Amino acid sequence: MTTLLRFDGVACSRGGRLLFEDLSLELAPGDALHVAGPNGSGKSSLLRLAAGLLHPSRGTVEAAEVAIADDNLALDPELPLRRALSFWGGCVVEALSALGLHALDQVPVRLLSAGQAKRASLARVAASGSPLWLLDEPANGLDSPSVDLLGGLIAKHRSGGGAVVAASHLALPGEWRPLELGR
Ligand SMILES: Nc1ncnc2c1ncn2[C@@H]1O[C@H](COP(=O)(O)OP(=O)(O)OP(=O)(O)O)[C@@H](O)[C@H]1O
Repeated sequence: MTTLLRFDGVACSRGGRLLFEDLSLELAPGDALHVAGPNGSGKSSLLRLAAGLLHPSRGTVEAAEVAIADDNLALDPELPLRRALSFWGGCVVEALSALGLHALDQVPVRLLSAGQAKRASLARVAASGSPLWLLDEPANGLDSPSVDLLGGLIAKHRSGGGAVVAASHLALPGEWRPLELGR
């Protein structure tokens, strides 16, 4: 069995403050980890460690190819949505459809509503083909049908051998292994 993410004895410090330490975890294909905890406990930092955007102050992180959806939309605001997503490549049309965005594919990214922009960032991740998805507050701003779309998308990714780490204060659709930071 391939491991898609492994933290071994990881400590994370930011701005001189220790957020967490001795964190070990492993995600295999099909796994999903829901990271919860108070504001500032290090949920987004954990995602950045997994993405290789941040280095642990102790321990080791090993990860498969990742795609991350966080505060940074990473789509050109001036381009129509489909073209903006195409910059990153992958199965753009399928991802637009999976997130109910096909009717908006010619709308400039800057005109999307908050919930539509959240779905666009999820479409970028879905199109990527990366086995490990890192999702920061993926359900924030989504209406109930969009949460259902998110649940279906994640279930399909997991059944296809992918894994997901999501940081969220909200309940997430489907079955997740919980990890509580800040305790
Ligand atoms: N670039 C940075 N430099 C220094 N400290 C930072 C930086 N980014 C974040 N921090 C600090 O790291 C701590 C953890 O931040 P992080 O965003 O990981 O928390 P979080 O659990 O995701 O919070 P929230 O629930 O508010 O989203 C916070 O105290 C924050 O101020």
